[in-house]
Amino acid sequence: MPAKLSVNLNAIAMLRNRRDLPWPSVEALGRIALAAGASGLTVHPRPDQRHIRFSDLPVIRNLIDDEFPQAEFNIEGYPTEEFLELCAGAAPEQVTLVPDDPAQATSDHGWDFRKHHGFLTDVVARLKNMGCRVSLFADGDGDADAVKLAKATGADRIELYTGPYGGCYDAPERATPILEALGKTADAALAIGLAVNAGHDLTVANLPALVKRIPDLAEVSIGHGLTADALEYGMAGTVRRFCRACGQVV
Ligand SMILES: CC(=O)[C@@H](O)[C@H](O)COP(=O)(O)O
Ligand SMILES: NCC(=O)COP(=O)(O)O
Repeated sequence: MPAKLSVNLNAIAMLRNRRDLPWPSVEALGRIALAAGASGLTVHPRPDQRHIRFSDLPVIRNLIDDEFPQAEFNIEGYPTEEFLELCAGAAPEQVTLVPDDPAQATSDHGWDFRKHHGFLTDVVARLKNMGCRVSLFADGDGDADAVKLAKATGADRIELYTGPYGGCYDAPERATPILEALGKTADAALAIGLAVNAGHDLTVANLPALVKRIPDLAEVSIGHGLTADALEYGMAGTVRRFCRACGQVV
């Protein structure tokens, strides 16, 4: 089965937060994404709410429940008590635990499964008691022992951190060994019954090789590159709408 696409709304929320105005609306863009065929919506709320606001969560939950009941809500983040309360309130189908620091600009590494094994085991159990599938953000470095430790936490999936792969956009030859390490990590996970997601800096250009190397990839979550594409490919039509609003005949 092809990988499912979960659209990450963080970039839309960040653009909205530039002004005290309600657009671009994460609800409206989420609706467009799901109506166009996305399987779910992802958000990564951070403690300072610089992207997704905590108040966005019930709005997205209701959008899915009311209009797209087949879709999934995926909430990502570092599991503070505040984050776990947000998950309890929004009842996401999937929670992806990410080891990021509040000061980090964006996620840039997976969990150290040796160091944080006890902590993760406890948090995974709490989330599974809430009825959520749990995925753990993981480096795609081919470390099969780390993957076994991830499985031992009770998690259902790992999400491969694909930032280094996405960073090869201008030097495709550098992507080959990185892709192979991601593939080896996925093989190790799938062999022990851990499903595999992937995300970070995925694009239309780099996705085909990834899904070819990992044909059983369950889901990709994509925000930054997808939002950039939406702007680039939607810009011409939008400029025409504004020209018409100016009274021009276009
Ligand atoms: C875990 C991950 O890679 C994404 O959630 C990423 O952190 C998106 O968040 P930002 O777009 O806010 O950086
Ligand atoms: N889970 C990863 C994710 O949502 C990726 O976000 P982005 O790097 O595509 O913005």
